[in-house]
Amino acid sequence: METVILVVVIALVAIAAISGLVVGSRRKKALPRTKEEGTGTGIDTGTGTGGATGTGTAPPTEPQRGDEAEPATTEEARHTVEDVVLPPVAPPPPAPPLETPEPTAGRLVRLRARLSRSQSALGQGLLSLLSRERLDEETWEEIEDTLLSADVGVTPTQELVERLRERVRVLGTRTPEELRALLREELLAVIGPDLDRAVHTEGGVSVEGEERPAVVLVVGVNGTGKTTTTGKLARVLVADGKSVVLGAADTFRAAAAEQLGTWGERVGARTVRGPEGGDPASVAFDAVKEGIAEGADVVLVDTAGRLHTKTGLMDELGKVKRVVEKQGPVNEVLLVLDATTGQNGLVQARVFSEVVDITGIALTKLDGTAKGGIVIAVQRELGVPVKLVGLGEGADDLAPFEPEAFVDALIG
Ligand SMILES: Nc1nc2c(ncn2[C@@H]2O[C@H](COP(=O)(O)OP(=O)(O)OP(=O)(O)O)[C@@H](O)[C@H]2O)c(=O)[nH]1
Repeated sequence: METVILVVVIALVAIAAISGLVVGSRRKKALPRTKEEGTGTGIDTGTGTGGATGTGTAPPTEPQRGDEAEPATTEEARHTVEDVVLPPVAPPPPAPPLETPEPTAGRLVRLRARLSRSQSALGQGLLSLLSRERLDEETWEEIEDTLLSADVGVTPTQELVERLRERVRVLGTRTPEELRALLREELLAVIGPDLDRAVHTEGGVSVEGEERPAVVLVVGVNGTGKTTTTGKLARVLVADGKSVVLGAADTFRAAAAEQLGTWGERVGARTVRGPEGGDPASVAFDAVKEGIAEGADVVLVDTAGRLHTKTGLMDELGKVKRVVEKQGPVNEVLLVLDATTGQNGLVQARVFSEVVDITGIALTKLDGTAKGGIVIAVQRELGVPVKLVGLGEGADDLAPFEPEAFVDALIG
């Protein structure tokens, strides 16, 4: 009997334990289910806020400690690829309209007012000194100082003063008109009215016998205005009816390629670029190749602006030229110099001329200096002519250098 009672007790305890476990687990499962009922999909209506009662109208309850987290996504909420409607792809922005650069003839005359700082310091200063009643030794010294401080350079200054002294002596009495004419003639003579100032843009035939464009290398120190001048020169050439390809061989400064690309786009010239830090010689080579393929008239290659003290980098400039020459000669090597840097510009000119044969000078920022005499000094230093002058930051502020217009602007 005792055994029977014991078995019954054990059976009752076991039933009680099992039913307790089942109720507990049901309670736990009930929480998420209640929330799910309240939220529905949570997407379709946007009104079901997840009330605990499941009516969809009760305010949301704060989750309590111990609550189980809701599953992140219910089956119903999941979207399929077919469900997702993609917004229409925006069309690319229209290419900016091509610009028509100003004609190049007479640009220097148009821009002569920009030389006003040089004018008062050099031309007007000399005229007023020469107009003095007595031209004594002291006055001649002042004339010499005026020329030197306008960066004309020592030797050209001495020559100029010598010539002026001689002619004033022969002339005897001088009227202001005579003096002006005399000064104009002598300044012109020292600038060299007969030098070949054309930027050479006549193509030829490549080593494979194909028509090839003229190649112009643009070299110079950082910040002189090299990239800007390359872009402006593209406009000069386009204005003169030439087709142009640009080579962004300044691979050291990513922004330089961007900058050049923008200049090119404005006049419809393609820009060949390379990877940042890539080999400048290979970009230059590709640009010439592209120029040949396109049948372009001119390829302008903008090179990296290197500090001339870094021998290795300067050697690289020599390499750019040699690599380009595999496809034919380089027609022009333009050295860009900043007119405001004076003697420093002359030092740069000397170093660059040792690495590549400079054939022309582009003198920038003449609008920002009282030292117009740098035109004379730099020509003497290199024995090559100034071919272009920069007279402002505007797109068409690069002018072919015309000695007569320049001297007229100087002496007013
Ligand atoms: N006032 C004036 N500013 C100029 C002239 N030419 C260029 N500049 C300005 O000079 C600055 C430097 O020009 P960049 O073309 O970037 O110089 P860069 O030599 O290519 O320099 P890197 O690309 O660093 O080698 C720019 O702000 C130009 O607008 C000019 O004739 N007159």
